[in-house]
Amino acid sequence: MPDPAAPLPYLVFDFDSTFTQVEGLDELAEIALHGLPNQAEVVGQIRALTDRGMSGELNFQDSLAQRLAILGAHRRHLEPLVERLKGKVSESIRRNGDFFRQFADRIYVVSSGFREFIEPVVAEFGIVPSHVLANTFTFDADGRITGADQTNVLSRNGGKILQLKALDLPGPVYVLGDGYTDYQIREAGLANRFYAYTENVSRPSVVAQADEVLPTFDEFLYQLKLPMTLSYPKNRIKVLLLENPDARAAELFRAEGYQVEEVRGGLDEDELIERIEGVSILGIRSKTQVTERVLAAANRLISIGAFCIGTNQIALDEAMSRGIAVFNAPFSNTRSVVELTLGEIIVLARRIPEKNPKMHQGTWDKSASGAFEIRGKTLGIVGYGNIGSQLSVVSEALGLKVLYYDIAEKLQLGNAVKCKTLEELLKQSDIVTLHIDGRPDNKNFIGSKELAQMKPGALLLNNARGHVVDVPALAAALRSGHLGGAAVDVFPYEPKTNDEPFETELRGLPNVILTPHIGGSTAEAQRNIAEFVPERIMQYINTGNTQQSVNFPNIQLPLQQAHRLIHIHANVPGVLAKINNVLAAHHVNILGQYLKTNEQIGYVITDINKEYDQDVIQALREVEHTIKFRVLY
Ligand SMILES: NC(=O)c1ccc[n+]([C@@H]2O[C@H](COP(=O)([O-])OP(=O)(O)OC[C@H]3O[C@@H](n4cnc5c(N)ncnc54)[C@H](O)[C@@H]3O)[C@@H](O)[C@H]2O)c1
Ligand SMILES: O=C(O)[C@H](O)COP(=O)(O)O
Repeated sequence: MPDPAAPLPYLVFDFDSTFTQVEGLDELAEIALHGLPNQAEVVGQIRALTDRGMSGELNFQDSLAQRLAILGAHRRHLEPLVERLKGKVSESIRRNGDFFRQFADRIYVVSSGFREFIEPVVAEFGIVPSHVLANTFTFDADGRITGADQTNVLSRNGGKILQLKALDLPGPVYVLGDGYTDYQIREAGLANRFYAYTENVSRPSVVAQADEVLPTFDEFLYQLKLPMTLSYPKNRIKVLLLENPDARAAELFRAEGYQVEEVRGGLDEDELIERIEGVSILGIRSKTQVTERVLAAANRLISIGAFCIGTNQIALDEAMSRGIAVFNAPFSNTRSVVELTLGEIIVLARRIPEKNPKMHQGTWDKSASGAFEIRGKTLGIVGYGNIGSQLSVVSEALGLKVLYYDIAEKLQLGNAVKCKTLEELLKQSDIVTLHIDGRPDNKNFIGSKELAQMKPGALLLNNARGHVVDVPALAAALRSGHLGGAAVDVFPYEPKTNDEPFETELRGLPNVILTPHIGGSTAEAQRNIAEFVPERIMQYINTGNTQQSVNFPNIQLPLQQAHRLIHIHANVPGVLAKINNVLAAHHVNILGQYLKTNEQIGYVITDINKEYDQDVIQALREVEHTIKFRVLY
């Protein structure tokens, strides 16, 4: 990284809740009152007084005096306080410790907190005592803290203003802090800019006055093009989560420092086009259609997370050619679908869908007519992928004979018997269950011809995708009595939210189970998915790892002490050579490189030495056929 061309403005940092995540006096009270019955009460009072002082609600001098009066602390509590505060330096400040050490002569800590605990904490960041301007405690003869030295300007109202006047810095001054007193420095004309620092606390009255809001210190460095530890501030990454994935997903993205917006239901194409601008990560489930139009409007999209198995709702090729990596959760809800399917098979075999509502209406209809055991019956599984094959194993344990049909060659599990054609399977099975994927070719995969090939009285289950069954044809087969029953979880059109009514020709038919696409809707599955998908996406963003992406060449390169170039390009001959020519022309040393292509794109990860001329980055962006390029460190 080059040094900034112009000298850095003087940076005036607040300490409590800015440099550190916490307020020093709150922590001191916790330590001093440890084990005493009134600890929680007094700490609570101190916190409330701090907050009122910081937001400008109570004047500073009163807030400080009232806090010190109830503090009950002693000199011996200061050492453990310092140790505690060293562990609570704001994450992004700790991360950019090198910046502080490099520019320590331009940095001042001006705080209404106390020198006794500030000095040793900031010393680790190269900030010398003369650049720490803070209050000092007064003690009695036994070492008890009695108050603040009243001769120090910082103990008074407007203390920071007086202090800045006295400092009389010979150049532009930028103030970074979370409190109203920090803003007042700029209000008094003693600073050129005020940055509200919200990494630890965000006070609306302070944010409202700010020239800029800093969710992290990375953002400040990024805006000023200063050397930073991360290649891009994480707070700039916007996540849009639709269709209510488990709360853990938002929690993980927020913990990473991303901005997360959530919409409970799905959005239609036009609504999504309106919301997608500026979004870096889009999270959806099975309903949201991510079409070519949506992708064309997605100006910052890096990755899409399907918080489910199916990805047929996403224009995968278009996403790929725009350099957008798609991830899903290929087996997080597999078991849930298997369990639902098994339950439905037994329930249909006993004609429970007819008997249950009758009982609720007060009708006792005890009969064995049309009810059968599933033991010894033949189950035909169509689609022997993750769900189909797991269902095969569990079904055999219940005594079912299993046939399966798949267009791909699949490992035959247990005693399952492979059918060469769908017709072969349909003709022999007492129960047919569909577990094929939702590719467009599978539209109306089961229509009147296939239904007619099924045994009279057989059962059909569709827990795969709505469009794979011709629903009017299924309704006709049930009405005519040719089929003995059906269970359907997925529909060609599904309501966008729980408030929208649901329509299907299957409503009201005998021995039919209708469920609102809940095959994967279990607590376990949703939690698994909400951990799996964010993990994949964050790995991709942080390291370029595309393992398990459904539309990108899969690459994983071990991390090393290097800067990492991530280059996505159209798969035409010669792009790798051009990239390497640029690197050679700029004398950049390559530490590792891996390229993988598919029919449309090439994905190359190159690790290079950390020292290089910035022009090389622009030159790489300009390599012909580049789709997306980013640098990671
Ligand atoms: N109801 C739900 O809530 C729910 C939950 C999870 C998954 N699903 C759906 O279940 C289906 C299966 O999921 P999976 O994880 O087992 O997928 P998978 O990709 O592991 O398996 C699908 C299998 O179907 C086969 N296949 C595709 N088209 C075929 C065809 N025309 N004829 C024969 N075989 C064909 C594939 O070769 C593959 O082996 C998917 O459609 C998925 O979207 C639904
Ligand atoms: O593809 C899937 O995993 C299922 O269809 C479940 O989808 P959902 O998350 O929208 O319920």
